[in-house]
Amino acid sequence: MSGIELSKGGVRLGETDVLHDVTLSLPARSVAIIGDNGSGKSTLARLIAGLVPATSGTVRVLGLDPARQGAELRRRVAVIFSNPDAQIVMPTVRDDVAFSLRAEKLSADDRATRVTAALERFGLADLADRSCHDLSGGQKQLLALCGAFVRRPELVIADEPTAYLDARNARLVADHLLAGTAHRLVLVTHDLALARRCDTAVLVDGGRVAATGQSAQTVDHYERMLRC
Ligand SMILES: Nc1ncnc2c1ncn2[C@@H]1O[C@H](COP(=O)(O)OP(=O)(O)OP(=O)(O)O)[C@@H](O)[C@H]1O
Repeated sequence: MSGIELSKGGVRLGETDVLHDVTLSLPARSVAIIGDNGSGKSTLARLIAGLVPATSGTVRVLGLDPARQGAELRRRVAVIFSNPDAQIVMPTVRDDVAFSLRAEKLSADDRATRVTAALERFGLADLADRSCHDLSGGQKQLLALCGAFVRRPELVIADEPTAYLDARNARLVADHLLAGTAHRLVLVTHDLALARRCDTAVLVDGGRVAATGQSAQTVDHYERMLRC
């Protein structure tokens, strides 16, 4: 399973050069992206997810070129955002998780088995027949994770997935994202304790990579910058 490679990657949105000259080699299983508001973290995550195109340089994710192999990349990657409401599409919890499997060639029985196992894994089995809109914010984010993981993605890209959660739910969501070895993780976060739990961190500053390496050292670097 190859990782994430960017060489002189740049992104221009409208009239703004949002990312400049991003060169990164990220073989680690879990990667935190940290930095100030507006520094370009979400844009970097979206570039890796194939949701925004590179306007310069090259990008390879799981060995794929997002510009030419976007459909294959989207099949192998799941993206989670901070606002789970934006990710709910079906009326009930079970149907919403099943919707994530719509593109998979599965028998009805296999589909139901996958959905039930995922609901159990994310502690949602007792809520399976509830309306999604009756869930709490934490339960909705667990539903978004459940919908992502039921597809068995090779890479999960999560953009501030704990932003609106209380400490208990934030911990639960983080534990799910960091657990296991079956998927890689790219995690945009302002929670520096959470960033330290990743193998590697990338510090973005003004649309450029200011530091990258082991998460502890990179977070220390950022904390020194914050004190200046
Ligand atoms: N569609 C767009 N058109 C023009 N500029 C944009 C667009 N999207 C983002 N930007 C700008 O790009 C810069 C980086 O935005 P981005 O959302 O990547 O930052 P971020 O580090 O994720 O910020 P935050 O921590 O506040 O979420 C910001 O200055 C933002 O205003």
